[in-house]
Amino acid sequence: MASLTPAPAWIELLDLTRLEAAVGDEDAVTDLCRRARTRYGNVAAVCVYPGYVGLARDLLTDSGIAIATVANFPGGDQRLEQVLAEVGRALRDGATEIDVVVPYRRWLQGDTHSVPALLDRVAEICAGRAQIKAILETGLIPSSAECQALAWACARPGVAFLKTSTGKAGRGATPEAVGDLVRVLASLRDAGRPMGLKIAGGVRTRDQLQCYYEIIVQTLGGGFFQPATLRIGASSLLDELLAAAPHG
Ligand SMILES: O=C[C@H](O)COP(=O)(O)O
Repeated sequence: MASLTPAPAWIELLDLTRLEAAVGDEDAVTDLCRRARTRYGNVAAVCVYPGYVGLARDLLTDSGIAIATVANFPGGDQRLEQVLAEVGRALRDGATEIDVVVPYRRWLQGDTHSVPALLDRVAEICAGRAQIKAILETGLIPSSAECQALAWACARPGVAFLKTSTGKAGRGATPEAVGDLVRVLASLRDAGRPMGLKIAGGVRTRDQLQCYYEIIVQTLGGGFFQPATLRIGASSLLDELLAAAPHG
């Protein structure tokens, strides 16, 4: 069995997340940004609601920590123009990563056009400015076949990561969903179209990380464990990682 990479190695893959209140949460976001710089190095990104992007940008200037925000969140059913306006504002405020929920409900109803249409328009305005993570909300996708088909639909030019979940749907990331996305990512890599993976939603323990580690390393190899290709989105994992890290 492959062994878990040390806790500090996970910290650099972490999208440290605070998605509780869309307004009035400045103190908590300030605290999040403080915690983003740890004694073992910085997390990969903080992930906050659009209204806090400017605050996070100011607090993390020159840190190398990416500023991620969410769009079409969490339901994935906003009008396209509304999503584009929201993304445009976030970019102007300093977002460097956009986690956008794809219209998975419409897709499940047979509308295969909306997912690529949204991602292509978001990619247009993010080009050269921000990375895109496409959120599939895998916990609400009924079958493995549909999960993989949706992942293929999300594999658009300009989309850097497939992301499992919003963390708001009751069911977040699962080993089954991660396995589905990893299979698609392996096929994409073999076709010369490499993309990254973000596992998010309910990731709270090192046991979960161990499980995901084994799924990923078998298919995508150890080289996948770097912030350019793998992120863990979590609001309640950093303390466990810090507690498990060697002191000194
Ligand atoms: O994007 C990340 C998720 O919203 C985090 O979910 P969580 O609060 O269950 O860790």
